[in-house]
Amino acid sequence: MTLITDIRLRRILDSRGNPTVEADVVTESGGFGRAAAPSGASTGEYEAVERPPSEAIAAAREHAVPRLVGEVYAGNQRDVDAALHAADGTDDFSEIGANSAVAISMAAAKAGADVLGAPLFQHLGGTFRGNNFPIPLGNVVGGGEHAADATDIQEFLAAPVGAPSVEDAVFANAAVHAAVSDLLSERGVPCGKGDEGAWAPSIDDGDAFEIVDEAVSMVEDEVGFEIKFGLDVAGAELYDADSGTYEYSDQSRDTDEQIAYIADLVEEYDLVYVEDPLDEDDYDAFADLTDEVGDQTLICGDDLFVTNTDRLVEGIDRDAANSILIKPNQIGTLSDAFDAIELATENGYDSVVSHRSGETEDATIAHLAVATDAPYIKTGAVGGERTAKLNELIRIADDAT
Ligand SMILES: C=C(OP(=O)(O)O)C(=O)O
Ligand SMILES: [Mg+2]
Repeated sequence: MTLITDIRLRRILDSRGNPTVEADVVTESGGFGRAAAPSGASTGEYEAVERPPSEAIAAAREHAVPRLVGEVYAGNQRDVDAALHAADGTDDFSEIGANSAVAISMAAAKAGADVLGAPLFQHLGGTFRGNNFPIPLGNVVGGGEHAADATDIQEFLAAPVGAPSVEDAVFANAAVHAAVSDLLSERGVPCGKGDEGAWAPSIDDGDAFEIVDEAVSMVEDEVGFEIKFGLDVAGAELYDADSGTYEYSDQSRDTDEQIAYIADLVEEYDLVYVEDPLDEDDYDAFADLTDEVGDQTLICGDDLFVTNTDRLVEGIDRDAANSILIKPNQIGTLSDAFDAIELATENGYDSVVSHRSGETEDATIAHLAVATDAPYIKTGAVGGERTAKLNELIRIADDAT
């Protein structure tokens, strides 16, 4: 019944106005799934390869579609994803493109769920998944590769850790985003938004810490539950391999200074989450920082792990972190993303399911986070391509998908 009978691929727009790949998967009994690939700007060096969409589509039509249509059942996600790997034939999806692969993988999952008449999270997670919902990490101030002339640290993320429900958490993050805007206006700082909808003011990181800290406290008082905040430092983007230093607008820090700086920030602002505080090749420095503050906060590997189990195994062996960012397009299929989450969970690592800076209305990651009982999801605070996921989380919690 879930035999795949048709796959259509097309170029659509992403949130940056760039083309990306959308896939439709149709099954024998009329099941239908549609999904689109997101796209990063501060991409990790070891991510699966995103090809220009026209090339990725042509290659997938030639190599992947014939191996799937009439051959594979959409309900058998492992078979779908194995066929994508076989069609590609490389280690990094450089033949059909991770963008084609992930769009087809996610669309097939949706078609499989459609045939069953089940919501996607239930198809992926099964009926015996836990009852938890992920806490959304909401990007409220940002810079780095996501906005010109803004903060050095890429993302300041509100974390409503005490929210009694997904809905309360989502609205709290939007309220922090609004409070940041008020505080910036009070200071006479004009500003637009970065790629993920976070405010992108031309202020230094010290001012951003003050403003986010105050905004979080204001909203905490209003809503009556605990809200903390965290960071995506995107350390690899700051790191200069030639000099071995992290280059901030106002100063350079060597690796030991960077570790001390981040550890101080964790203390001073009681940060609950720190993503990519160090360069993507520096497992040792990650391990030193995790040793220092890993009992107080999540040290999360994004560019470090790129959702790749080989890199995660190395991180686990070296105690490099205590959590992993999960971006399905970094690795190319849902099965690979599931493997990374499973390995993380087995080893006491938390998984944080994440959007990309270039996004579409696709809400698959909301279902993935719920299906796998991920404790956190990072998917922005405002903006249509971000609220697509946040609102889907609210619907999932309301049993309305
Ligand atoms: C979401 C992120 O940005 P991008 O998609 O640009 O890698 C990130 O670095 O976590
Ligand atoms: Mg990141």
